[in-house]
Amino acid sequence: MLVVITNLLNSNEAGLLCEKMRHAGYVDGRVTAGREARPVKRNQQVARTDPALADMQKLVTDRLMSNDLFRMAVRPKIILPPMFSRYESGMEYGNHVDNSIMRGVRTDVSVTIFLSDPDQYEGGQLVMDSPGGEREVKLPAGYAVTYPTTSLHRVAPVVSGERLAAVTWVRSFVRNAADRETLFDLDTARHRLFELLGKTPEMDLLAKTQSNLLRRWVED
Ligand SMILES: O=C(O)CCC(=O)C(=O)O
Ligand SMILES: [Fe+2]
Repeated sequence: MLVVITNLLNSNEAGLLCEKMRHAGYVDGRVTAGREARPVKRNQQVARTDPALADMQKLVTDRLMSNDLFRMAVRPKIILPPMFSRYESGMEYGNHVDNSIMRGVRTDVSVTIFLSDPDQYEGGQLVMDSPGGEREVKLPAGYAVTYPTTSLHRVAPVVSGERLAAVTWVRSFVRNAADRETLFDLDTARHRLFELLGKTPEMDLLAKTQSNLLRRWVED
């Protein structure tokens, strides 16, 4: 399941992060890539030593943690410190899977937060591999997309302009993507039904079922 979160950051916040990235120091993205991803990774990342990095990471993590849709879709237990990446013209990140363990944390869900406006660059789509074919994602500044870390994906070459994005990984309370999707669907249906019907005995049964499924699948 791929979930788009509209306006995770407002335009001021996305603009502020872009501004900070314009003045940041960078390292070659290959330093954080796994062995097989390294040869296909051609981007740059804000250096860990950059004095602005901690505040940038905090803003993104705070907005994720307080976003209801993100919490419902991802069930986050740990959000890893976001990385801020820059793709200039000609840069790309070929097909890869993200590392399954990062900093000792199992990664269940990957997140891209788009920081540049789409009209600032050509190309640079996030392309997800799926049995039904490829799916391209390119979103307005401040929007995010979440997808299972189990999937193959790539960033298409940037043809012109500059693509700025934040990326991070999440350890979820629910390891299995299909189980997360079931809980998300139930949650969504319950919220809509509650608006229509209010609290009824049937709604109570649905709430009980959801809560017990979560208890069955959760890893705390
Ligand atoms: O920038 C993106 O949209 C995703 C980048 C990516 O796949 C990664 O950093 O592992
Ligand atoms: Fe990736």
